[in-house]
Amino acid sequence: MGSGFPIPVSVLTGFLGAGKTTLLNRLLKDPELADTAVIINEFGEVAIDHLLVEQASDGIIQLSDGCLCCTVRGDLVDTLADLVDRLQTGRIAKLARVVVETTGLADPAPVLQSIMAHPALVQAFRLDGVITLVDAVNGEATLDAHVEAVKQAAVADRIVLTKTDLAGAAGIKALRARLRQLSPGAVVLDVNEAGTGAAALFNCGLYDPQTKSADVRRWLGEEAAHDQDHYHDQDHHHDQDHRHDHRHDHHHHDGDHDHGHHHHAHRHDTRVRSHSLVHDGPVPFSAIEMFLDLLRSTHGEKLLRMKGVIELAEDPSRPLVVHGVQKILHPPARLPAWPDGQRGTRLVLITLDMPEDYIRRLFAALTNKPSIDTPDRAALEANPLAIAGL
Ligand SMILES: Nc1nc2c(ncn2[C@@H]2O[C@H](COP(=O)(O)OP(=O)(O)OP(=O)(O)O)[C@@H](O)[C@H]2O)c(=O)[nH]1
Repeated sequence: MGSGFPIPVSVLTGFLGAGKTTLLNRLLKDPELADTAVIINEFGEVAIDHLLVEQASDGIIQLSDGCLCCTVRGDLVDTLADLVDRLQTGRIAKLARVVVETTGLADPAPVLQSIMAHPALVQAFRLDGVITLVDAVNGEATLDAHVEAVKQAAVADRIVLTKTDLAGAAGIKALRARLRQLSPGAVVLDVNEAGTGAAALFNCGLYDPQTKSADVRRWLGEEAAHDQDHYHDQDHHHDQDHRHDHRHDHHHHDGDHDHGHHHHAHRHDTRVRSHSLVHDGPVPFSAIEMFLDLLRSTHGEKLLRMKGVIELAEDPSRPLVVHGVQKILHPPARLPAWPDGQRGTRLVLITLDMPEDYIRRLFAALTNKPSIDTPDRAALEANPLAIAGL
């Protein structure tokens, strides 16, 4: 695969009517988005979104109607494979970036997975980031009613508030606070303020040559994740619930749906948590591999997003960057040096209904800090089922 690969792919998502097409139209006029292919999917009988996107060129690829995350999932893969073919045979001169606009109802994780799990595509493309639009007027109600909207926000690298011109300041403030909790690592922007151009929305990846100096803490959302679960080796024997705000009082409920009456108690986002795992000192690759394998195989569908920087025992001066969506792990990348000078293993997991105790015990065991009643790494390697919760 020649130079120019892997090509960054950004996923633009947001609930129905959130303003995806409007933003895309504006972005396509930005010179930074030259040589960008936009893949738009449609839900409904008549494909109209491509008519609304004003730039009529080869860059716009229309998928047949249907939901990208399910019925047309194969088509996304075909479309991306076709782009590579066109590039390699010279039918496209240059392809700097791909933007996939999902339908408003899509759960973005399968879309991301279809790119990241494909053996050939993963060589040609890399996930740059997820941009999620949230309507400032309807956002709260949408998050209450639709778990897809919660997932869209939880996996975001950038959240763009739209229709802030129509919403009150107090409502916007409350929505921002909620989004920050759902997605501690995401940068929240306002579409009606300056600074929502292509430069702010793209190049979210840590291993893009231009952004290698990016702040790792910000990329991991680590500071914000401190507000939630933060497991620093074993220093966390105090009561977990102390560190959570009032919403988490309800998070053990088992209802999948908002039943309307006890509105607050059944918010979908009470089920979404972010966990920050920190270990000082190098970790052997086999331990990290086992941690990620066990997490993904046992609770993959509950693991919405995972990002991390790892200090490997085998090569501590070059951080290993890991990046995953549900069961899919992007091929790990190595950075030439520690971007912020601070070594150590830092992982951030965003989960939906995942048992927190399991994560904490597994991480402690594999970083060789087993707690009482928890096996150590050797025992776990001999018997991965040794930790309850599998
Ligand atoms: N006032 C206001 N209207 C907006 C803003 N952003 C989008 N809209 C309007 O909201 C409506 C829906 O916008 P679209 O861009 O079509 O939304 P979408 O997310 O692509 O919609 P779907 O494709 O149905 O999911 C349009 O009438 C837009 O003009 C905004 O920031 N302010």
